[in-house]
Amino acid sequence: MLKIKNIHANIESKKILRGINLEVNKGEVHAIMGPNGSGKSTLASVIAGREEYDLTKGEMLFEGEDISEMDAEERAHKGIFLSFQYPIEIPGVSVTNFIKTAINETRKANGQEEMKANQMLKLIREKSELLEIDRKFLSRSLNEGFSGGEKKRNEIFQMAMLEPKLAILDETDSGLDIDALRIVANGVNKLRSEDNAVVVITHYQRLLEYIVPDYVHVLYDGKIVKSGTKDLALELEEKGYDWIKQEVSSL
Ligand SMILES: Nc1ncnc2c1ncn2[C@@H]1O[C@H](COP(=O)(O)OP(=O)(O)OP(=O)(O)O)[C@@H](O)[C@H]1O
Repeated sequence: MLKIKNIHANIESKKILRGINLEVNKGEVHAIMGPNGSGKSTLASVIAGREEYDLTKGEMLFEGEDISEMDAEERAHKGIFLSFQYPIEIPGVSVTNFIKTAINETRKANGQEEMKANQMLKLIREKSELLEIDRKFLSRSLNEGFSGGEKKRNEIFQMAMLEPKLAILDETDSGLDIDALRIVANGVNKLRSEDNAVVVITHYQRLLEYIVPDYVHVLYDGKIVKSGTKDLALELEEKGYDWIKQEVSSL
């Protein structure tokens, strides 16, 4: 589904990504971990096509198509979803209206008709129940005065509604209390299928107890320096990152 070959990326001419290779297939869950500032969010943003980042080298294919020149909206329409670490507020636009527009824009871009109102309502009801989201919450202005946990839950709601092919969840665990973490993780698990893939960026093994990854990658200084199974996340939780930094510096 996603094939990244040797990508290098800068922000304001500062080199952040220094040769990333990553292949994500349908049905897989990949976790990306790594110390603060190692480039995890940058990688997510570069895949999603946020324009602040300059891709200076490398190749990025999504379902066999080169996406490196596409803008973020086009990539979203192709089925790439990025949850934001710091979601934006849109006063006056409700959670429901925002998602309705997003769904219909995506359908339009893919040559489909707008979703019928009753079908949309059914979908909203189904997904909000799945994620245990209160009706009142759906009529609130997007992100305005949302608590950290509410913002995260809203993002997962957006993901559930849009049913992307590739979902990139950035620090989905930050700000969630234990119950919300479980609900969000269950929601992600229920949405997992043979046809989609998930990339989760997280600092803690805790989230990976709920969303069990097929692969765990460690990003350090703009490169993936180690990959493994979920056991690697356990090892990191126990030992921290120093041993990895030492391994890298002795190469
Ligand atoms: N807009 C920006 N302007 C300048 N530097 C930036 C910008 N965005 C990111 N950086 C820098 O790029 C580096 C990588 O940041 P990034 O957010 O990708 O790391 P991260 O691994 O996600 O970190 P964390 O775990 O702290 O969220 C950091 O040194 C950061 O300061």
